[in-house]
Amino acid sequence: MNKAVIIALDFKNFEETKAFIDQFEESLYVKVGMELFYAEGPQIIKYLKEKNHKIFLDLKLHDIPNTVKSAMKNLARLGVDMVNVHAAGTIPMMKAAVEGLIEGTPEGENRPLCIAVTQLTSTSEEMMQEQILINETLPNTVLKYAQFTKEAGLDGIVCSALETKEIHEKLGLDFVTCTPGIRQASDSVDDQKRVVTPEKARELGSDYIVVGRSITRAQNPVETYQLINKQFLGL
Ligand SMILES: O=C(O)c1cc(=O)[nH]c(=O)n1[C@@H]1O[C@H](COP(=O)(O)O)[C@@H](O)[C@H]1O
Repeated sequence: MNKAVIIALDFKNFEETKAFIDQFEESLYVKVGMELFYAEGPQIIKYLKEKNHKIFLDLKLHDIPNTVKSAMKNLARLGVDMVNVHAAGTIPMMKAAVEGLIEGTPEGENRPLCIAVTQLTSTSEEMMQEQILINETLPNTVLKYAQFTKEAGLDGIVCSALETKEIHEKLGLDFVTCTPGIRQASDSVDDQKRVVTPEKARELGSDYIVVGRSITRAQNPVETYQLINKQFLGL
């Protein structure tokens, strides 16, 4: 498993994204989410691929199995490295997502990794119990959703780094944990509830950390990225 820091490109449009990306000389692992993809569509993926960056296309699909399968078939043609769904869509929907990816991936290419969001890092245990009406602890809910995800044939989950250790213990080190909600101790947590530092995420065994605002809003994004990279990879 290649561990990596994934930079969330939560920008309004192509111009803002290009201005950010142009500051970096190295090849990055970046995440394109709803904001940027809905503004620019597949051309933003094409641009980032041409620049040799790896891409996590984070559209968090959650619909009936037939719709998710067809959507994934189209996303597979974009040649990204990773995509995601919501595990709450249930096992049949997650199986359909993988089927769509397999069908849509051009011959000779690897299908993108497919991971499932368990509980958003902006959700606390209290919110989950009172507003999503799940009468369980948050770690148990993440573990159960992760088991369903594995059963459906996906490659891993999105969770908080706080849950990573147990997930790897119970589901194996090959089962990918991609963990947003990353902040330096001095950063504002914003809308995130389950927050972990890059060093702690490394200790807990996250495979990927997703970092947005801590890098994109930094005075010097390149230096901040390099620092977080060192902290996470233990260099
Ligand atoms: O799937 C995701 O990437 C995701 C899942 C989750 O549970 N929490 C979460 O924050 N994210 C994404 O990770 C990024 C975190 O951004 P920052 O809070 O700015 O670091 C955002 O682009 C979110 O959409």
